Amino acid sequence: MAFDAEATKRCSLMTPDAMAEADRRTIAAGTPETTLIDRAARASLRVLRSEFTRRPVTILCGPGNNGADGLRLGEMLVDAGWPIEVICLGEPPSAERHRGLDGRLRPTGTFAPGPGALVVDALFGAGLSRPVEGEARALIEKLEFAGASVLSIDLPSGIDGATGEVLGIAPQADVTVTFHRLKPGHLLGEGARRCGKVFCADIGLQYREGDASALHNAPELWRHLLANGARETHKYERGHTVVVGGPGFMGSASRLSAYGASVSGAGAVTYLAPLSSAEFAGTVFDAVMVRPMTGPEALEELAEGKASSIVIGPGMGHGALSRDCLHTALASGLPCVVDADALTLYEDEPSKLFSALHEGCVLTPHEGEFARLFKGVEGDKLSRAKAAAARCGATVLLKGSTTVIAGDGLPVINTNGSRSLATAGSGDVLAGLIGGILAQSVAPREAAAAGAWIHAEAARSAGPSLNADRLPRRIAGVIDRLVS
Ligand SMILES: NC(=O)C1=CN([C@@H]2O[C@H](COP(=O)(O)OP(=O)(O)OC[C@H]3O[C@@H](n4cnc5c(N)ncnc54)[C@H](OP(=O)(O)O)[C@@H]3O)[C@@H](O)[C@H]2O)[C@@H](O)CC1
Ligand SMILES: Nc1ncnc2c1ncn2[C@@H]1O[C@H](COP(=O)(O)OP(=O)(O)O)[C@@H](O)[C@H]1O
Ligand SMILES: [K+]
Repeated sequence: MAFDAEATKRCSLMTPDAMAEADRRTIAAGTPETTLIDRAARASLRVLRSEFTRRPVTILCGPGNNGADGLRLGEMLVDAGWPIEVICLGEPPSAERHRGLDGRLRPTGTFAPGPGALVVDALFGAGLSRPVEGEARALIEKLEFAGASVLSIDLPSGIDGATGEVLGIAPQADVTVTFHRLKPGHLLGEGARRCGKVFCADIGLQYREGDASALHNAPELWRHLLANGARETHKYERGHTVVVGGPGFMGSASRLSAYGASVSGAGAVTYLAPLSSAEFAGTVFDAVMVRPMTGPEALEELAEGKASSIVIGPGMGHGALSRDCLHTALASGLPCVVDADALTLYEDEPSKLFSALHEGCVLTPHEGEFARLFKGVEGDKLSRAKAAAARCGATVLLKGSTTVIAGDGLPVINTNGSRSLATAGSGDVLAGLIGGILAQSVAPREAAAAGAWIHAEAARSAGPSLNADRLPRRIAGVIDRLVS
């Protein structure tokens, strides 16, 4: 079961190159470039007026169409009676590009933004092709301590729209106005931090299949996949997740996973408890079934019977039983969430793990686990997640303040996380939640996307006191609201 097709178009993220191509297509189909610039400037004006009160505005314009947007916006602000000045990089723009700006052009050396001023950053956007240096760099440096507000057109100049990385330098914007679709760089790394509040305006470009390079995660993509069974189904038909428990005191992480699975909408959760923790597990769980486990046969029996997904790794430890269980879980062919200790068991020989994985598996590493398992995979977060998924042949969910999911189909970027999620055990809950969604016959990338968003949403309204114990109850609330 896949993402909603119409939502996929709306949630598409486009690289600067794909954007330039869409631009060319639209122009070739009869819309003049000046019309696109006019629409981009008008959209920027709308946002500027909604976000800022009237004040002195300095517009920094680069040599390309990002600068052209800035010049056109300047003309519109003059018409609206705003006090503005315009500073252009390099050669002065041709007269036709700044007809309405007579007497407003200033040399770069005069740029001295004061607190309370608004600076429009129209130096570089999608056409950024190398690190920002020289005069452009000096302008952006002046912004750093000026205390002025910054509105960036398309991207904060210096942010790579494909990756979110800073090429040389980039300003901290308060507001960014972009066009048609967001770019990955608006959501990743420094890009996510530097854009401020992001607005995306329709300027009449056409969307075409194949334009997208990634998706921005949102419930409209996967909401229809949740609680998809008929009302009168049997509990096991709603999905049955098996959580492989951990021994002794370490078992708490796996119990959090079981709680995560138990609020996922799956019909049943079984917790397989090693003997050292079975009695205790039996006393803490009510809705989760507990089965003692002496060896991997217990997992094998469930996998061949009623189980429809497995969660393995949290609190499991690195002993012989863990290895046997991991082998059994992966060999079963059932959808599997592979987390925590299951990711690090084979960190010295990852190929052994990779060769046992299959396309129904979801790996959920944080950055530390990722670095140990996918040695040599470097670059921006989107590229790393994609490379890792290709290397291991499964879906990879790379955690963090922004979470990236790569697997079959377009990768997905999840951005609704908040710092309150950075609490011990929250990742264990996530693993269980995804396992529970997988158990309901949702495909791995889709289940991971749904799990990441729901998990983050559950924490969003919580304060710093949120702990992993209280997360499942909040997750239940989010899911119930989504499917009601
Ligand atoms: N596509 C759309 O949907 C629409 C796009 N629109 C707008 O157009 C923008 C894209 O315009 P664009 O392609 O002209 O690129 P832009 O960002 O102005 O930069 C290119 C110029 O900068 C230069 N340059 C680059 N890096 C540099 C550096 N580090 N240091 C110094 N110079 C550097 C580069 O020089 P070159 O690499 O050629 O030597 C070239 O001259 C887009 O962001 C949006 O605002 C809307 O108007 C309409 C619809
Ligand atoms: N700064 C942050 N902002 C948003 N989400 C975060 C942040 N830091 C961590 N998270 C999320 O919190 C969870 C932590 O998982 P993990 O690192 O596995 O912790 P644990 O092992 O303690 O459960 C992940 O879902 C991750 O995406
Ligand atoms: K810009």
